[in-house]
Amino acid sequence: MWCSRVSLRRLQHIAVAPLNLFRNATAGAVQRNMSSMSKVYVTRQIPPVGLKILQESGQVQYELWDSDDVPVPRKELLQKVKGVDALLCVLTEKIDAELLDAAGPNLKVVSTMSVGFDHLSLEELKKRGIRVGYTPEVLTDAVAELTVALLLATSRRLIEATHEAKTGGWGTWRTLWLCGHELANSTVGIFGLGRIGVAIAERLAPFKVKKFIYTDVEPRPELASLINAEYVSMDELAKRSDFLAACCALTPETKEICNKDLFSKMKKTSIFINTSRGGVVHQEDLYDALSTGQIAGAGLDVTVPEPLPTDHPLFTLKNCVILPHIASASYSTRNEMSALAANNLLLGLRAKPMIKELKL
Ligand SMILES: O=C(O)[C@H](O)CO
Repeated sequence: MWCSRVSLRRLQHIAVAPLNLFRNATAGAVQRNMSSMSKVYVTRQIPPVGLKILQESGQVQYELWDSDDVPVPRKELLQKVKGVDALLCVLTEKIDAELLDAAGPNLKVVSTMSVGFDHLSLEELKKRGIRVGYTPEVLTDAVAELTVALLLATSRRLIEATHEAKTGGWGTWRTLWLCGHELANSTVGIFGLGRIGVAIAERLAPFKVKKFIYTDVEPRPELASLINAEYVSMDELAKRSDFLAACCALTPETKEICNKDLFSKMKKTSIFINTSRGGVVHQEDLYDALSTGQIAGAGLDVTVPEPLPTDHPLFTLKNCVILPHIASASYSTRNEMSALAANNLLLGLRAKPMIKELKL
């Protein structure tokens, strides 16, 4: 476990060790060794396994934003990145022209502990010849599992049901009370078919789903054949899906693509699920679709902004289940993401191919 108070305290100790050694070193040899090391800034407490990899590499000295509760303030980040050779970040940091300018010409590698990369200005990184590592695949199982959990919680109204049970709403057994929609005999639509979409479909298939359909910029026959999914247009996806899961990356093309136009074509009994990025949804349109009964329910693990303010209208809807961006939050997955981000960074600094590198 890496998130207990005890282990966090230990983590803080481990995390600052290299810099303290650097600052306190009196022996010339140590000074020389440390000064030949690459400088790395880590923008968040990450699971210790990643920090250990950095530490034991003997290749880098790193400084860490020593908190898990708040992201590093932008001003501090712009200061801290000055002169670094590499940056290990998470999805809360915007890596844009301003930040890259602040970092300066030493910056060779940005390694993000995420599969999503919409927080990175890829054009700016490419222009400067900076290599980018990310963490796909290691989180596929965790994200797919959470998506299924969210889908079921939404379609079978689990959150409403526990609330009713706890607060006295549970009267006699009633014939239509808290009825939801079931997966058996349903059509599941996947918007953006990649590894995660396939993994979701594989987990849903045993629930006796009748048909998987998907849309994407183009057909993906190899992936589709794994789940026997049919390629359809966006329109058809909206019209035919009983459950529609957004699994696409957030790009300029997908920004707010799940909007009034899409929701208005969906069935009144359909359930919309988003575990990709909040930005792919037009939230006001979603609110309207949910509050007017245009669609039956929505399960969101991602929103704009994050955190979603507690007085946001979506929180007032019983048919909207909102989670705080936890799709990849299993201990094993977050540890693997941390290790992969650290290894990508070290390989990048050695000018070797990273384990998972974005092609810019
Ligand atoms: O992009 C990612 O990695 C997820 O959204 C968080 O793990």
